[in-house]
Amino acid sequence: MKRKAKVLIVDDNQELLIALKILLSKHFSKVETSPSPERIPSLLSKNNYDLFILDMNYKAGINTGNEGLYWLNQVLKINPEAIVLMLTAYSDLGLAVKAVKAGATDFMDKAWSEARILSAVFDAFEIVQSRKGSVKTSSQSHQKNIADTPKTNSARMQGLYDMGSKVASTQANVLILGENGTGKEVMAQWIHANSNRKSEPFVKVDVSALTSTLFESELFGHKKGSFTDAHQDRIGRFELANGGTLFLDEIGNIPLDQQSKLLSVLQNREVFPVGSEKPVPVDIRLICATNKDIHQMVDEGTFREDLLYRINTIPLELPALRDRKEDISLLSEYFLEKFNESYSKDLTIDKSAHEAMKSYAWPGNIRELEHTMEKAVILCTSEKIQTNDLSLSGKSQAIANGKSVNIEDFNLETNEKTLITQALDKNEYNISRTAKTLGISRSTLYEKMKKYAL
Ligand SMILES: Nc1ncnc2c1ncn2[C@@H]1O[C@H](COP(=O)(O)OP(=O)(O)OP(=O)(O)O)[C@@H](O)[C@H]1O
Repeated sequence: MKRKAKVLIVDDNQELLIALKILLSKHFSKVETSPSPERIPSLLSKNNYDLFILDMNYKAGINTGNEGLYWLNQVLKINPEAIVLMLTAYSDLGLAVKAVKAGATDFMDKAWSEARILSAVFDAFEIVQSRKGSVKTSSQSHQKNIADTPKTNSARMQGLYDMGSKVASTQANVLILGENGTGKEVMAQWIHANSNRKSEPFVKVDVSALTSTLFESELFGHKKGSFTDAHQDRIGRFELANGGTLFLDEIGNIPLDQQSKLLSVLQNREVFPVGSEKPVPVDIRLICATNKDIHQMVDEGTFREDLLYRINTIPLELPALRDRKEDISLLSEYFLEKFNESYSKDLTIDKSAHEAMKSYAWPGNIRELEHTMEKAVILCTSEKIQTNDLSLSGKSQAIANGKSVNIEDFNLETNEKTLITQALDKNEYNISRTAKTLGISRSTLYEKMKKYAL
């Protein structure tokens, strides 16, 4: 189902404009484009847009980004609450940060893959929804009823759902642990949907994606004029989640100085927007998630014990998919139904394909299973999905502990490209997380992505 939102894309590159329109029209009810920013004021006077995507540079040969910042400012002048995503090029990272400080919600690199662009736009759409008071995230939208307990054949999962439903009605902070793609966010949404805060916003923040300069402004908000580019007041995510649930994803990835800032807010239940001395009280239910061994991090001194103590009232540890094999067929049938509907097909899964899925290690967990099923539904030419359609053999066959991969080709460059592609996939094209997974810096990752045209 398409998300109900009106999107305006402004870019002088016609090809990009068309490509973005085609991509976003599949997911949003109304997508309009304009090749010239000069039309922005008149378009805004006639339409209520939910989301804006603005280019940083308009005149050929001029790449200062000033036009982009100028037009961002114009949009925010007309609608200070506008959700604006800026389109940048590889070299424009500094400029992108400037735009976010000036009030843009986020930025997207023109070289990004479709999946990554969509992920950024969906995140921005969540903010639109939360401001409207009803957050429906991308993952919620394809669940029939998020408040229903998901079906499971796994006793371990059933135990977690039982625990989750007891916790939902309380104010207790919850920490969800588990590998990437095990369903931590889905669990957080489910707890919210079963709580008495369900009609208030559910706001998700990927804290690992915030640079140290953006951390406070993004979470606590800022006052106009508090730093050079703060042209407007900005509401932080804590305030946005007021009355509802704040979901802090990747909590294990934030540096110690940010951990201290977070701890102080959680202790005092109030935030100070950057540039303001007036505290803003916040009433939130906090759910945090991480794929890290957070207890080991405490032992190693990289995660504050007092912060863990505060966020960890109820810990829920989600098993890897390979440790809940009972659910592999159930979930694959669920995804089959979903993608049969999306692609107007009526496929079934062959018994041997079910068996192959049960013996595969699923290093990317439920997310990998979901992508595998989508690909199979698209590519399958017969009535039944066979093992071959799943292309499991071509993937790195992680063994049971999920740590070792089979390598047949020892060419360094080929493998580097494959590893980066897989890491990007696993981290849903989140640059900070992918760089951390690979053990390299963000800039090195950008260089390598450029080199391999990823
Ligand atoms: N019980 C479930 N039923 C159907 N789909 C699910 C279920 N759990 C997870 N998924 C799907 O699997 C994908 C990954 O789930 P989710 O984003 O919640 O995982 P995660 O652990 O938060 O991942 P990450 O650590 O990478 O952020 C999503 O597309 C989600 O919709």
